[in-house]
Amino acid sequence: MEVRHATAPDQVPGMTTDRLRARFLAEDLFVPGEVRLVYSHEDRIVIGGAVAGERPLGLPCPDQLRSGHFLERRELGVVNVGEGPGTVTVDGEAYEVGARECLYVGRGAREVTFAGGAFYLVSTPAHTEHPTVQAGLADAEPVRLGSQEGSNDRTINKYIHAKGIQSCQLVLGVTVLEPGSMWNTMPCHTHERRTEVYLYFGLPEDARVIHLMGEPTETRNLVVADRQAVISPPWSVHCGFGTSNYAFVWAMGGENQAYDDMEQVAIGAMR
Ligand SMILES: O=C[C@H](O)[C@@H](O)CC(=O)C(=O)O
Ligand SMILES: [Zn+2]
Repeated sequence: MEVRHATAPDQVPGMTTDRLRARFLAEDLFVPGEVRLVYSHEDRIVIGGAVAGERPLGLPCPDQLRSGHFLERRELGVVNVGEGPGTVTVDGEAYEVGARECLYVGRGAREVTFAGGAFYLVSTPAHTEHPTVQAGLADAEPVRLGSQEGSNDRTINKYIHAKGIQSCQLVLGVTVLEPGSMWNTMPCHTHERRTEVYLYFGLPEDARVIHLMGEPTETRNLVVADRQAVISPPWSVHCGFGTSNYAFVWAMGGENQAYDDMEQVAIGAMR
């Protein structure tokens, strides 16, 4: 498991593109036959990818966690970012998870395995157990936002949140942009209380998302390909525009689960 330290905003000016990418972008989470994990000290979020080959893959317990099994003190959100269904087995119980669908795995589960699909993983520390719950797009209270004229006609599907699947701190959903819509999260925002990670998927191979990050008056961009993730510390904006439409998994961990308490940033206030 790769470990990344937290970043203070005053470190960003002066960073080269390579350093920015090494800190904030996870480029290679999805490698067939492997479970890849990145541990971020930003709210101790672990992100990962699991793409099984012929044989199922087990969720490992990396040494850095110093625990008996991965979910001993953690909870886990799983989203299938592949095109076909896959199976997640939790302590012997098999869940068939379709494309863009979600599985929440509560603290305490001992054995988690992945077969088929392309599973994106997000885990946060957890103080208690919540039941393992599966959800499809129909369960996700879709919120349609934006407009075609604004090139940001999109649907926000909330899976794990205060009024949805219960968790200790994890909040997670999938936003899907309509064809011809390229902008996510505009106007953008920060939320000082939570770290957020975006995993872009469903982007054609020759397309990219130009992701904006940084303090609102000191923005930088990352050029992001399909199935790459961007870690946004609490002080950073997180928004982007694609050269094609796409979908993304957004996931947060931190102080609270109040989805709507973000600080909106007007575009005129950004630099
Ligand atoms: O804090 C909330 C997150 O940034 C996302 O839910 C925003 C998003 O999906 C969008 O506007 O397209
Ligand atoms: Zn956000």
